[in-house]
Amino acid sequence: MEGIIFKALSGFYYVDCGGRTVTCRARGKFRHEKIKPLVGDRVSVTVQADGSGTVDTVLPRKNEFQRPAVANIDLLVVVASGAVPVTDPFLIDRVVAMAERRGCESVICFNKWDLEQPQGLFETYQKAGFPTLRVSAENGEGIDALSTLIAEKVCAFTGNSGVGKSSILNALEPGFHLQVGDVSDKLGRGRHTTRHVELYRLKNGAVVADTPGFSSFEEETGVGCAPEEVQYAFREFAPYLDRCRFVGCAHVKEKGCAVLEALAAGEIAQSRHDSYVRLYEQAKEVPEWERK
Ligand SMILES: Nc1nc2c(ncn2[C@@H]2O[C@H](COP(=O)(O)OP(=O)(O)OP(=O)(O)O)[C@@H](O)[C@H]2O)c(=O)[nH]1
Ligand SMILES: [Zn+2]
Repeated sequence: MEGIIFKALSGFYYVDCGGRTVTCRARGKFRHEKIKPLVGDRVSVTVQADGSGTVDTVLPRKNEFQRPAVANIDLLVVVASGAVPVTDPFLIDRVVAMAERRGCESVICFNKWDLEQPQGLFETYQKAGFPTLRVSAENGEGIDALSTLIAEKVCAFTGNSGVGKSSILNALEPGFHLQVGDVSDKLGRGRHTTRHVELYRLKNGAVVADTPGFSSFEEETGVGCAPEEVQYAFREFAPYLDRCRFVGCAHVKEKGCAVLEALAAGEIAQSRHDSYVRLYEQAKEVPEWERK
């Protein structure tokens, strides 16, 4: 049977096989081969007569995140807000860059649209080529559109604390937060103090990760790649990258740089380029052996 690991706890893997949960141990060979099955992994399992199972193989991963440890995310739902707590665009750009490097699509949701309308930033992400939504968990604006975007996908929600992630999940599926709260209470730990990740299936077929690590993404630094790779994490730079005068152009202050020309022409947003420069400088500080 094939399924997805929804939860991993104390050596047990809870595998969702089309709606039925099988509690599994992993085969010893994983330890020998230094493979650690992750939440989100697609696996094949054997079910014994007593209903317990073993994870036999981990199918190839589409992508993999470290903090939190989760695999095969189809869509990163980046929640931002123009109202308190106002989201720093750099945080959006950093987490989106991490997703881009891993082949994971991002959708940007400007929540609390009922309170503040950061129209300029909205247009920045729309123009850069991301699905971008105006959302209010309060009055329901954009919730149906988000529901359609995430249906049948494995999604992770991220955004600074208080931006409204739980509220949006609740608006998507009333009762969701209660469910999450229950689980954390059983563990005796606060929802955001634990590193454990769990997947939940919503009624529209979306599978969402309640990801404490992503919600505190301000702790992280850089995107974990070589400086010259950061440019590829900014999708709207792509048309200009081979038009710079010099090979190996850093697009920071070089003469004849096509990216800087696009910036001056308003084709690339200032805040996006600022984030690029900051991530590029950060990447230079990371020693090669620490890159992922
Ligand atoms: N007016 C308004 N308030 C909102 C909206 N979304 C969330 N809020 C309020 O913002 C506060 C924080 O919302 P949460 O859903 O707890 O935010 P969160 O991102 O899950 O926060 P953490 O759990 O700390 O990561 C709550 O008081 C919500 O009622 C919205 O669209 N409009
Ligand atoms: Zn350049």
